Amino acid sequence: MPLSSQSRTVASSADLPLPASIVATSQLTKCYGDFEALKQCTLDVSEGEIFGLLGPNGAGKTTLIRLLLGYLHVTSGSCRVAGFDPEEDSVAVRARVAYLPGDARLPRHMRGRGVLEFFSQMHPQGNLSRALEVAERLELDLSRRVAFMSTGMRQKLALAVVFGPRTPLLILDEPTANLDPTVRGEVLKLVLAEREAGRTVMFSSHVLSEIEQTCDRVAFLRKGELARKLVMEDLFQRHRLTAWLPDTGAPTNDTDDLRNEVPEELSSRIERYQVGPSGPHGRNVCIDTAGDLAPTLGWIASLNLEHVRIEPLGLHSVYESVHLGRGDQDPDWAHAPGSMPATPGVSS
Ligand SMILES: Nc1ncnc2c1ncn2[C@@H]1O[C@H](COP(=O)(O)OP(=O)(O)OP(=O)(O)O)[C@@H](O)[C@H]1O
Repeated sequence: MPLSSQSRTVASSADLPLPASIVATSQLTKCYGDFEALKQCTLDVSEGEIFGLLGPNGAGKTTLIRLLLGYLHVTSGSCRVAGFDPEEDSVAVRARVAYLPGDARLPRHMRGRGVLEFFSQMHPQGNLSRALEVAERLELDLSRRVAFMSTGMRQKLALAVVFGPRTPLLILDEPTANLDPTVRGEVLKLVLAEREAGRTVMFSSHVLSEIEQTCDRVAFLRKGELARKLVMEDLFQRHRLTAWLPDTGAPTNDTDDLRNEVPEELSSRIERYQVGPSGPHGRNVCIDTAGDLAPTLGWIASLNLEHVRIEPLGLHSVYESVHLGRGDQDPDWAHAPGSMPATPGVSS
């Protein structure tokens, strides 16, 4: 179960007023020379949500984050953070944002505690006792000089710096990089606690399970383009069934798309129904479902499948489809296409 579901009841969106956007970009574009690192990116992050940024190396995640903080000059388009233009009102934006860069650099000559004191005084919303609390929770030895800390210890210190100020927005660029699994879990709990306290968190990560466990919504970037937006609640309602269809004695080398054979009342719930070529055990079957599984089970039982396996269609399959360039058609999520699994039980 996702960590987020353990700690929060998700209300029906129809019951709630639409939350205001704390981050909004419109056609945001950044060129380095003649290279377009971010292309016409339009997205919004609502107050109080955890928003994930995903994408392969060089996709433009850090560029987007640095534009939001006013560290980079916008080439075209616009962005607003807490209602402010980051380039024109960079001081106002930075007072409202705590930012963990992917390559956080801390003063090497200082001891851990000194670093926390320094940054608590620097930030208008600095809070030393909170920073010390986070450092203790991450079991960081604050008596050590930064120069003599390991990479993971420096990352913990940077996290304590960032979780100190009570800003409305936290932007974390790969917050769990270089951390061991136990500490990663603690950091995810800290992120979830921020949302519980009403703050908004935007973070990038290459670890899909972390995004699945924490985020409310996700944006996928690929080659500078916003390739897909995804509501995690929708993802958790999607499943993939794989199975064998016993050989009917009619060998085939083709994969058949049998969506037309899905009963009409289930057509909105079955997104894919494919039967692969004949193999030693028969033909392999792949069915992707959306929404509650219960209404589809009777029909699935009627197909006389063998070795049936049903698994949640995780973020990994969506990530792969976007990565392979199949996410362009409908950036506002809907489908999670994947390739036909080679064998039942192996999802793409
Ligand atoms: N200062 C710069 N000058 C020229 N090109 C740059 C500069 N900064 C980034 N780029 C390029 O812009 C693209 C996007 O880089 P960015 O750092 O935003 O990617 P990213 O998604 O954060 O990648 P990663 O996951 O590896 O951190 C890359 O091709 C990168 O080489």
